[in-house]
Amino acid sequence: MSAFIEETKCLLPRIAFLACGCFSPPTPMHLRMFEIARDHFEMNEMHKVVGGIISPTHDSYGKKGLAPSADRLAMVKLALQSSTWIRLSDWEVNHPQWVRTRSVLQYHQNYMNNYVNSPGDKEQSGPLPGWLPYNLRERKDPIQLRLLCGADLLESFAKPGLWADEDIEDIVANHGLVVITRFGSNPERFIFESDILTKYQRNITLITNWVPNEVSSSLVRRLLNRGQSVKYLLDDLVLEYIKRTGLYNMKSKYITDTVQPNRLLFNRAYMENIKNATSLAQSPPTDDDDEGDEQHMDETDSLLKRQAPRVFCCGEASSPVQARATKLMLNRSGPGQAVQVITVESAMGTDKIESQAKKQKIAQVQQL
Ligand SMILES: Nc1ncnc2c1ncn2[C@@H]1O[C@H](COP(=O)(O)OP(=O)(O)OP(=O)(O)O)[C@@H](O)[C@H]1O
Ligand SMILES: NC(=O)c1ccc[n+]([C@@H]2O[C@H](COP(=O)(O)O)[C@@H](O)[C@H]2O)c1
Repeated sequence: MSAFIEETKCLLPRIAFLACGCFSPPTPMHLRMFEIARDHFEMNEMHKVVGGIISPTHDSYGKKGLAPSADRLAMVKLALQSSTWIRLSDWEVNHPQWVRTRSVLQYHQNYMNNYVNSPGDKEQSGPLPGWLPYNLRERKDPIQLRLLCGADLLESFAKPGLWADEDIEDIVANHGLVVITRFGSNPERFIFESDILTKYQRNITLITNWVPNEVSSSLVRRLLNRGQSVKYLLDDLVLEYIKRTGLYNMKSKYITDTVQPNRLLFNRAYMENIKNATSLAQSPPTDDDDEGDEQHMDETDSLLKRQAPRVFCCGEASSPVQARATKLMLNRSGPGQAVQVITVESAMGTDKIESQAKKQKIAQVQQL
């Protein structure tokens, strides 16, 4: 019986999903969309899902909050480390300019068609792209590439001047749409109100997300920018990447404007110094303090683990001017008696750090 089910599955038409978007940064919901869609098609035994592709948009799309594509690619790669079937395509970002979604779908569809129909590896020139799903050649039937999106993207079809009607028609007629519900959207009504979408309704699959999560990239950016925690809203690796690079103007109680995160060595001795400086300004601890400390420890601990040889070493000067301005301070802080280098800029900035810490403290208290 199970052999029969397996055989039937093998006969189901094959589909793959492509999600376009900014992914600035990628959130767990971007990846959940793929899982929800795959379950829908496979559990209803309608299709065999062969792969998922994430295609971040080009830098020149220019949307507010769009991090450089190199960072977005790196973050998506990190987020995808736990997935066995969703892959990243860098074709769109490496294009000379912004590409319309219709062309993105066409490119990936054509590539898969040619690949499946070519007789063997020798026909392929150069290495295969990383986004190409595995084992496509085990069958010869075509793969339908569908656009996977949240209901808000579907509703953006109505924004004047954003999508050309012929593009929308091409996408729904020749590829098909898989739409995941999202709070605040009414995709059924939206389809009803659009003649094109109603015409091709059979090519649109609406899937209710029964476990909605309204996390979005813009929300995450806002929290980061305010110095608030986004832990558990992002993959830990993605969060660590953002902390290291200082993307999205990330603020932290312990990382001030005078010392940019990407210039820091995450050195325990350094952190101790900053902590001492801020503790000068501290009033009796509040619950909020605990949260701040936890955040701080997350950051240093994980980085310290991964940068073990750097734990008890000196800080680095990022420019000759800074090098001249460095001041050595001996700081006994455990095994190896770390030598902490503090730039004059940051040493002189202690008052500033103190007053910033005070201001933050006041702001926190006012928020209570
Ligand atoms: N929470 C969510 N639920 C359902 N779909 C989502 C969710 N978050 C993002 N998506 C979908 O993921 C795709 C890529 O989204 P994109 O990165 O452009 O949007 P976003 O996370 O909503 O970002 P922003 O907040 O910057 O607009 C889109 O199809 C979007 O609808
Ligand atoms: N005409 C088009 O093909 C068109 C228009 C707007 C957005 N998009 C794409 O939709 C995705 C999501 O964009 P937003 O985050 O602006 O909703 C991006 O990948 C973008 O390139 C395509």
